[in-house]
Amino acid sequence: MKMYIVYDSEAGHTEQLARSIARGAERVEGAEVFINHVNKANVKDLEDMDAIIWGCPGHFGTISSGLKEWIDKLGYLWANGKLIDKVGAVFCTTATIHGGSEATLLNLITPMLHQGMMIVGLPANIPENALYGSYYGVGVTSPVEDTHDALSQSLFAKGLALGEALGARVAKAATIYAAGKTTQGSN
Ligand SMILES: Cc1cc2nc3c(=O)[nH]c(=O)nc-3n(C[C@H](O)[C@H](O)[C@H](O)COP(=O)(O)O)c2cc1C
Repeated sequence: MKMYIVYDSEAGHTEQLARSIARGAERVEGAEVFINHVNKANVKDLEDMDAIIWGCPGHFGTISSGLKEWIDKLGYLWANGKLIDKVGAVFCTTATIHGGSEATLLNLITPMLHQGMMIVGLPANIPENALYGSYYGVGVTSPVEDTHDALSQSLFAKGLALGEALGARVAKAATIYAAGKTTQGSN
């Protein structure tokens, strides 16, 4: 099972979340995880993947321009149906708790649906998710480093735990789906 994680990040919070997703995915047997900043990620690599997870800082409730510009390069893959049935999931960070994280997650999911991808979220039986998380992916409030605010630090730590849970869940789902495709002989 091959997974590609693509992230946009200026100050490193979204990168930390992306890396937590990679850690979770790598715990699943047989998972091969590729992770890249959007400036280095090549859209041509997506065709070979079983799972694709992308994320960014929330910019006014939607996708950052850096990631959106990259997503807009997926036209050839869309036109040729190359991402149909890939397993997908999304993540983001925002500066404040009600700063538009779920709006950003939904906006990140939309282009995946247009590509024909199968979206995986996070259920409520994951302990951190029941009280803090989201069903749409992982949306995390960035910690306020300069004040060392204990609440925001602990929420960010919970967010990284959710990132690991999302990575593992997507890796398991994609592994099961890939095995089913092999058995049924479809592609
Ligand atoms: C143009 C711009 C718009 C932003 N809009 C919001 C916003 O609407 N709500 C919010 O909570 N944070 C907003 N932020 C803050 C970032 O989402 C937040 O600091 C994020 O965690 C940065 O991620 P990074 O450390 O990976 O760069 C905005 C930042 C920028 C640069």
